[in-house]
Amino acid sequence: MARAPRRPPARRVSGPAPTLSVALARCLGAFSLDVAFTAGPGLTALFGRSGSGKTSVIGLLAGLGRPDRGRIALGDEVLLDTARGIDVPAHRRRIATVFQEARLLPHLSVRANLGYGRFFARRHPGPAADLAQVVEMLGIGHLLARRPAGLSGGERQRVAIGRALLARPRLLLMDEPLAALDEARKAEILPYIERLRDEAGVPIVYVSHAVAEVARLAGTVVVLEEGRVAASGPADAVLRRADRLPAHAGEAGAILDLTVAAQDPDGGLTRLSGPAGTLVVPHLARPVGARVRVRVPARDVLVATRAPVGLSARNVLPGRILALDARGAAVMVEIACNGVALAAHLTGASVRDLGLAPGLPVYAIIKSVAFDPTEVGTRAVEI
Ligand SMILES: Nc1ncnc2c1ncn2[C@@H]1O[C@H](COP(=O)(O)OP(=O)(O)OP(=O)(O)O)[C@@H](O)[C@H]1O
Repeated sequence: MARAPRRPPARRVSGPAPTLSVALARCLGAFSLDVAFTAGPGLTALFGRSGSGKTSVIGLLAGLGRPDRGRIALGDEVLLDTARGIDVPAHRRRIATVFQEARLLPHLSVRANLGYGRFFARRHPGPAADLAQVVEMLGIGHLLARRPAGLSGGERQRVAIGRALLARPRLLLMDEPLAALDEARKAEILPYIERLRDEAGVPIVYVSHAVAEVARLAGTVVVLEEGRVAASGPADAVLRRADRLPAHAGEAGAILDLTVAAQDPDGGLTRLSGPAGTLVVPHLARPVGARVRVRVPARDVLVATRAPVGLSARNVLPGRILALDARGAAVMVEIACNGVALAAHLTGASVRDLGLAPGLPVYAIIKSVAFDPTEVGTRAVEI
């Protein structure tokens, strides 16, 4: 299993990040794209099925194509406004993109590839990006003399991210940066993307069609469906609601921000605590006090109207029904557990038998198998 990068207290490479506001419309043959969203600091996921328009949005943000109508602003600076005839060319937008494949220059060393990023930064006013800081953040110091062919896929992507950051972008676009990697390489690189999100001070728009990846990384989620925004907002609110994830409804679930409270002396279990209560999960290799983010899929939550006894599941959280959303034979039940919302996926028959209704006190029972250690992320720093 990959070692997580050492995490000193989060510190910013640059100042506060500007808000990105986007409205774009474009006809691409039979496909029509018409989207509007805003992305604040941190990582915003563009999430949706294949063909929903994610890469088209990334291309238009980068300035690699022109929409029929649209406006893109980063803070106060307007990069595109078709109504006013503004279209800042791609090379002046200071937007860097990391693609599925790292696209490094094969004949150059890692150091020279990084230097290539710095070369692009020279035309922008302000201090140069700190090479040592970027290299340390991405854990690529030991790779500097190597050529791309001698690196693993995950290492190549870390170098590509470093090169992008050294160009001092105001916005970083990442188009499915993990899609070409196997599970082990994904697990290796995710902690570095979390550090990037928390420390680089550059807003990130991150394309993915994987719920687990989005739940782990994103502060804001924009769901695309057939070229339209089906939902957008804070990740926890969007991902736990099946009605906001039409194409991924079966994968809806809550995101909980928790702290490692204790490690079982036998090494088998880890105790996590948060406002909703305490959860016991299979061992997580994180120190006591570490802040973690876990996804609790709605299909892994049961509901009881009385405190369960003689049950093998360890994780029972008291709460109150917040809302019921019937979807065919299934009902998505939202439960407020001391201010934290959980979602449970029940059958209509169970809801009727239990007499569930908004306001009713209940117990949410979370099967401990719901916690997959590879899905556990670090919590984003509050911005
Ligand atoms: N230049 C083009 N001409 C015609 N159709 C296009 C063009 N570019 C993209 N499309 C169509 O637009 C739709 C959205 O494509 P896009 O690549 O943006 O989706 P996506 O969500 O990124 O998909 P994936 O996850 O597979 O990369 C697709 O149906 C695609 O075939």
